[in-house]
Amino acid sequence: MLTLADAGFAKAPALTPFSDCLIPGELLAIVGPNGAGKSTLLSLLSGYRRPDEGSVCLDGTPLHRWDSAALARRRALVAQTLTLGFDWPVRELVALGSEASPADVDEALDLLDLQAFAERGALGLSGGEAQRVMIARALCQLGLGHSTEDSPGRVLLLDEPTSALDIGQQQRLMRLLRRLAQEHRLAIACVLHDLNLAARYAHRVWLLERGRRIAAGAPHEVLDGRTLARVFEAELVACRQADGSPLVLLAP
Ligand SMILES: Nc1ncnc2c1ncn2[C@@H]1O[C@H](COP(=O)(O)OP(=O)(O)OP(=O)(O)O)[C@@H](O)[C@H]1O
Repeated sequence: MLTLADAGFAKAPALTPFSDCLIPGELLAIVGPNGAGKSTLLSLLSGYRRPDEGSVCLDGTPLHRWDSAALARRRALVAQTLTLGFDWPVRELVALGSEASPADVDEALDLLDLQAFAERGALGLSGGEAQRVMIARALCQLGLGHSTEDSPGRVLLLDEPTSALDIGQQQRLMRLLRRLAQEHRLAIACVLHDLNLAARYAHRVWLLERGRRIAAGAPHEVLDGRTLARVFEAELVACRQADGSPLVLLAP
């Protein structure tokens, strides 16, 4: 379990300390306006930045005390900026830096609908294809193919993973993340700009504003039309879908 205890940053980019945890089996959406601190929060949750207040612990051990190879098997980050680097074949790029077998790579390629691109050079991919490659790589890093009921919980952090995806791919990815969370006891935290994706697929939502987490809870509790209109400085039409989940639309 990944736990924040009064964790935050006093120095820029600042994040007001708070306490909570990422729960195995849960898909958490992190939402908020541009500059609210969502990527900053992911840098805290991933251990790429060490909090200057409080602590962030995985199974009770602060992230900075973990051996980096051991930590890489337990948590993976898909960053907002795609770092494909050289023109690696997709298959090699997906396996890069992990102990994945060819079967593991095939499974990750299947999950992300990438088999047709397996032998292609990564630099020729479209934006959406490249985004899916980076997600497949993170799944290989976590070795999901080898997880058993006794495997320790793993953490997957994604920064705007749907930003380059068409709506069909968005739906497949969000359904996949929910399924992987439940089947592998994976704790997933996902920064999303699309509030309706958060409403539809997340178990829980954190709302950030100006470096502070201002709300946390189930989508119908957090994605309240009035709050969102104020925080995003947008005119919205907020309603409910048949299943009770919020639907947020822009006013004309
Ligand atoms: N190294 C830095 N020094 C000072 N301020 C920074 C630094 N890095 C980021 N910031 C600022 O901190 C704030 C939070 O940045 P962050 O990238 O976390 O926002 P975000 O919520 O992910 O935004 P977006 O939705 O635009 O991706 C922004 O105002 C950003 O300009």
